[in-house]
Amino acid sequence: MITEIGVAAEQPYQVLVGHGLLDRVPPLLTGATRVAVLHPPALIGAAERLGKVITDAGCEVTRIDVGTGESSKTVEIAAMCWSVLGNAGFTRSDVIIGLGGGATTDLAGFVAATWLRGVGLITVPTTVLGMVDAAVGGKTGINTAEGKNLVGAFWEPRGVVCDLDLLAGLPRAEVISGLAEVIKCGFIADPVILERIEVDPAAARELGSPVLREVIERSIEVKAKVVSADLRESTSVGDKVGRELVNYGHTLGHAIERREHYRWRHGEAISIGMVFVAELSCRAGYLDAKTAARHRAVLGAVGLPTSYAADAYDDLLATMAVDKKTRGGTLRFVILESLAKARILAGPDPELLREAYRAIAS
Ligand SMILES: NC(=O)c1ccc[n+]([C@@H]2O[C@H](COP(=O)([O-])OP(=O)(O)OC[C@H]3O[C@@H](n4cnc5c(N)ncnc54)[C@H](O)[C@@H]3O)[C@@H](O)[C@H]2O)c1
Ligand SMILES: O=C(O)C(=O)C[C@@H](O)[C@H](O)[C@H](O)COP(=O)(O)O
Ligand SMILES: [Zn+2]
Repeated sequence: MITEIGVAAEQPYQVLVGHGLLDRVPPLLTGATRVAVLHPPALIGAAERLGKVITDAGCEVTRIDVGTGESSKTVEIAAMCWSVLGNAGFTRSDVIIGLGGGATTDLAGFVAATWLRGVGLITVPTTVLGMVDAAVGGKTGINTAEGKNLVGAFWEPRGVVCDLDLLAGLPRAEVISGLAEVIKCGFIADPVILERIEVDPAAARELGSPVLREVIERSIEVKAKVVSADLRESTSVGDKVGRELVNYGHTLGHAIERREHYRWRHGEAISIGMVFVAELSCRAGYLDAKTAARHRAVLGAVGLPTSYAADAYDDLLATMAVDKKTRGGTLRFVILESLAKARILAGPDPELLREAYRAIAS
């Protein structure tokens, strides 16, 4: 069974979810002569299989090994890709495919957005996190020394192909990391996700389980709806929240990733960021204590971290100042008023922030 979820932003496209979907890639290559497949070394086998499907469809394939994880989201790796594309004669009708986790699809999207000022992009996510979040929605980017995703562009894919067979071999810790973004979707928009995970957290971590497939699809629905309404993250006004909704937990989360030199998994950092912002929502008088506690419980139940070093606060606060939601000197957080009801909290009292941090400090 193939599930199709539509994204209706500037260039409508489909997210496909199912098994054995690599042959759904060639129909998305209309007009292309050359195709570059960017992938991490761990996915060489899948990249070769995809390459053959594309060659059989009549295109010339260039595989580019972009390295592993966050180390690929750098200007040096992007420049290496530009150089390969230039030498291979990539033109405006050619296509770039990101095959891998979120780090790979973020980089591939950025290379597609910048090469010749924009060429076709297809994302083929191979992690839970990539399927539910990174590969969908056209946010592309790389990191700089100053922080996470500080350089990038909005560049929509022609299609997103989530072949569940590609998850085979994904380490357990990566599945758990992806569940952080899944649980995020539960709190911000679809509480059924939380219920499914709370009933059987072990099943949610199990590759191939119906529960995991259901929460993956529900999360994609959430992301698709949010980005369809606000592709360019430009509709938040006052306390009203647009695409920034899916940034829930990321203000502190990204600061933790930077402090850990990007050696932590994204979902692990975002898990702590969500517990922090739930505590902030509560202390600011918006969220009830029970829903804040539910964050710690459900994230902990799947094996995600929920606390962080007590002495790190000042350092994290300095990094949060360059978060993309910050305006001038005013920090802005996506907070919850209740389940599936979010708002922006701008310029919270510094003491409130510190108190919320104390509640997660270990
Ligand atoms: N653009 C967005 O909207 C968006 C959304 C969420 C996250 N992100 C970004 O995504 C990144 C995190 O993505 P991620 O968690 O997928 O991490 P990742 O891309 O670093 O992949 C995690 C690890 O798993 C390996 N891997 C990937 N697929 C595999 C498979 N099928 N089998 C075995 N190993 C495999 C990778 O090589 C890597 O070592 C972060 O950079 C984050 O900022 C972007
Ligand atoms: O798609 C979005 O918008 C998100 O914020 C999704 C996040 O899960 C994702 O980690 C994103 O890369 C963060 O974006 P940033 O703008 O805070 O760098
Ligand atoms: Zn994220």
